[in-house]
Amino acid sequence: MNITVIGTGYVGLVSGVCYAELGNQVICVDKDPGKIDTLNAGGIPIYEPGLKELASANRSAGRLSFTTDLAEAVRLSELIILAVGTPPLPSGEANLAYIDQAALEIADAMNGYKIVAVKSTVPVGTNERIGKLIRARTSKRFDSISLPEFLREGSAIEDTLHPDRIVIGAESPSAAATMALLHRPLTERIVVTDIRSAEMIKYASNAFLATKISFINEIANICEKVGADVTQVAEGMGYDNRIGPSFLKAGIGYGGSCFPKDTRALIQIAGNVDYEFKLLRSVVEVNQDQRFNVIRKLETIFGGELKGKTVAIWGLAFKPNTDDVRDSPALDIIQHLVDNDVNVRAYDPIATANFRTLFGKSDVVWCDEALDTARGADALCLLTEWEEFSEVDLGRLQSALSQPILIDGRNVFKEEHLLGTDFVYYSVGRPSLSQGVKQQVPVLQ
Ligand SMILES: NC(=O)c1ccc[n+]([C@@H]2O[C@H](COP(=O)([O-])OP(=O)(O)OC[C@H]3O[C@@H](n4cnc5c(N)ncnc54)[C@H](O)[C@@H]3O)[C@@H](O)[C@H]2O)c1
Ligand SMILES: O=c1ccn([C@@H]2O[C@H](COP(=O)(O)OP(=O)(O)O[C@H]3O[C@H](CO)[C@@H](O)[C@H](O)[C@H]3O)[C@@H](O)[C@H]2O)c(=O)[nH]1
Repeated sequence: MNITVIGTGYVGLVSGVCYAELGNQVICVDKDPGKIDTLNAGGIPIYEPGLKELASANRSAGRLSFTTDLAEAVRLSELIILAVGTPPLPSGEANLAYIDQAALEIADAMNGYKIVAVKSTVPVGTNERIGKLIRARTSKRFDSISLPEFLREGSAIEDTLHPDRIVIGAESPSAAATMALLHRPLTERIVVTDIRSAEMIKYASNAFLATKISFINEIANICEKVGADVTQVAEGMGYDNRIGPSFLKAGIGYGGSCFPKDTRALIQIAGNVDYEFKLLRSVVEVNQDQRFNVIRKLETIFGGELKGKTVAIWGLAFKPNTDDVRDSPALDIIQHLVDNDVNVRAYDPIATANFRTLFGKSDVVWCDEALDTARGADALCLLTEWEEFSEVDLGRLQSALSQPILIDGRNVFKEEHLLGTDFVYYSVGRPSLSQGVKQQVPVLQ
């Protein structure tokens, strides 16, 4: 099939490359000439494991190309997939300006029947609106498809080539059948719904996963007070098939370009039809507060006064295996430290450049290496569970720090790692780990 994908962010690029991998002829379009130049030079503007190799193989095979010429790409394709951004407006609502613009450009380029599929996460009713926009500008026939995307950054290729399900929202049975055929090599589990339900499935899925995270984070906070271990609690809960083990990792809360944006957008979608989504409001509130547990733990250790201390930060990306820092909890944590005159030394294996751009000018010392970051610091806070952090020699880490204080925001370390060290170790929702590790919170007797 000849496919145009509009937008070369995570979704556009990964899905474009994967459709090409399935043997389709794919043109990826972006209005940003810098991105297209990078892609045409064999580079990849984002960090995503395996993407560069897969893109390069499909380009060499002649199945994948990159251009800024949306009109020409649309003319050559039967299926047009929108994968442009839908960032939040100050109200929390999704900004549909990129979607609208792309829809108008598609309309102006139409030269025959097309399927117009929307992979971007868009509020219920958006596909219908796009349809109206296009119809107002062209008499050429087309069918609208809602094609929500469920990939995760860091495992995007695996998620795309082996999805749990494909959701196709359609009015036209023949367009739905074409889309089912396209995705059949990926999975047998293809759910065909009406368009509005497909749009809602995306928001509901993200909101539910975010709810699981805030739920386990609150359980963790209670575990800290009652002396239970949230990792054991999550394991015990997760074996129940009705609950499942995933998304029960307590930590510093969810970040990234999707959960924070999509939970707020769904609250707005509900609000627009006079429904107050109380549960989701709490999920967002719990998540926003959870990141500050790191600060509260530092304050407990230093008797409330952080001014003048030096704090090392490990991890700036919102999760490992990505250089994406959008809505990363590290942004708020570091901002709070800087605002309180704490000297911050920060390191991330690959996300530092993006973080610096988003964070702006500040006195943070950006480091190139994990152990060096800890040198002379009064405490170390681990904010992203990059594998290299779990492999660090804790003896050398202890020597590098001026005080052996470790706040593990992602529960990376286990009891056996810490035995024989002098670390004052605070994690999330776990009581004292061993005699070698100093007590993090009083355990009720
Ligand atoms: N990032 C994820 O992991 C993920 C996963 C599932 C769904 N989504 C959703 O997919 C959508 C895209 O997310 P993303 O993170 O890939 O976006 P992004 O913001 O990283 O990239 C969007 C790209 O679209 C391009 N663009 C915008 N308007 C254009 C136009 N008219 N013509 C050509 N190019 C145009 C921009 O230049 C940009 O490169 C969002 O709605 C998001 O919520 C994202
Ligand atoms: O048990 C968990 C799982 C995740 N997280 C955090 O949740 C955030 C999001 O993680 P993840 O879902 O793995 O990454 P994303 O790439 O943001 O993917 C989510 O958002 C995408 C965009 O909508 C969807 O396509 C995916 O299905 C959905 O998982 C990160 O900050 C994680 O640290 C936790 O704190 N605990």
